[in-house]
Amino acid sequence: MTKRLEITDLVAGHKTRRGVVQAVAGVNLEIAAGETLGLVGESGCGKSSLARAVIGLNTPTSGALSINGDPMDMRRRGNHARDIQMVFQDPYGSLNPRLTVQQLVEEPLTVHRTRSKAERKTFVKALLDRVGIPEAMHDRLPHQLSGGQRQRVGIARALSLEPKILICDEPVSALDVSVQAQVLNLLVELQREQNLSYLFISHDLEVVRYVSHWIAVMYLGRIVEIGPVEEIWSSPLHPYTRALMQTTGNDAMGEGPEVKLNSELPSPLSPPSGCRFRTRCPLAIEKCAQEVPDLQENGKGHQVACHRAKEWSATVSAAA
Ligand SMILES: Nc1ncnc2c1ncn2[C@@H]1O[C@H](COP(=O)(O)OP(=O)(O)OP(=O)(O)O)[C@@H](O)[C@H]1O
Repeated sequence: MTKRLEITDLVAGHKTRRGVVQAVAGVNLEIAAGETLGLVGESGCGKSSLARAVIGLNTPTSGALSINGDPMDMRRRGNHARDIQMVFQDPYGSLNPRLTVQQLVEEPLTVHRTRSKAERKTFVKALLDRVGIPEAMHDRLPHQLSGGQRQRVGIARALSLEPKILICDEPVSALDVSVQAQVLNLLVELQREQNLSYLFISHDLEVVRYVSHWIAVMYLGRIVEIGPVEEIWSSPLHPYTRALMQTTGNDAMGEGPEVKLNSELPSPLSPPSGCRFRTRCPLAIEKCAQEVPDLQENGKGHQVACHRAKEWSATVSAAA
């Protein structure tokens, strides 16, 4: 079946004085229509760099993107520029402080010359109403709104061009815990109503589990494990995924190696040879330094890139 979004061999970096940081080192991902792929990993593992390359804020070094099977021009973006939009972590920093709520949501429509002026006003009103911003607030400036309201405006702005895909980069982590669930529920409802696909980035595994159909685990620019959400939750196979889950107190995962993250993430300027996780992995063997492990299918769409995963995968799956 054709996927809504396909990311193929994506490489993206940042030029620094010390060299090029290869933050995304050959990533393949796909997302179906109406589904969410949750992307997790420690700070600095490349999640935002991947998001920015997909949305076009950074030009990737190489790789391909396609939407509904139609390849996208990575530089000019062409017909698909409107199809992918982004919801940012900090709605205050990402909203122009001098524009009113109405203007903020209308601006992308004006730039893209979409609809007549009267139609734009009606459309924006309905959209703001849908995301829970009452009409009395449409003339307010961002600083006159609460964090949750600002994020609702950010979501309305992202949806104003009727995209097919939303990239949500830590969309609730700047919000109070009490408001987080409301914004997450809004995103889930909007997805159902509009058959949207989400790439949902968060360091919070519980949040990712709540909204996602699939989870991908990223480590130092590479995807090390991917699968259906409950499959990953109950049978995480990569030692890095197990380490992340141990920190959240996931007691659903099956028996398997205990891995603790005691050391720092290595610099992406000089990543370890072979498996990039090997310098922090208590299970590493010689092969891990010599050969890059490919993602291997483990059944039910669950894939893992670890030379040793097969040794304990039966135990983990049986116990789960
Ligand atoms: N603009 C930049 N210039 C130079 N290096 C950068 C830039 N942005 C990110 N990096 C580096 O790229 C690597 C990946 O960072 P990135 O922000 O993509 O990770 P992340 O997983 O999203 O982390 P976080 O959750 O902290 O944002 C890190 O080593 C980071 O220092």
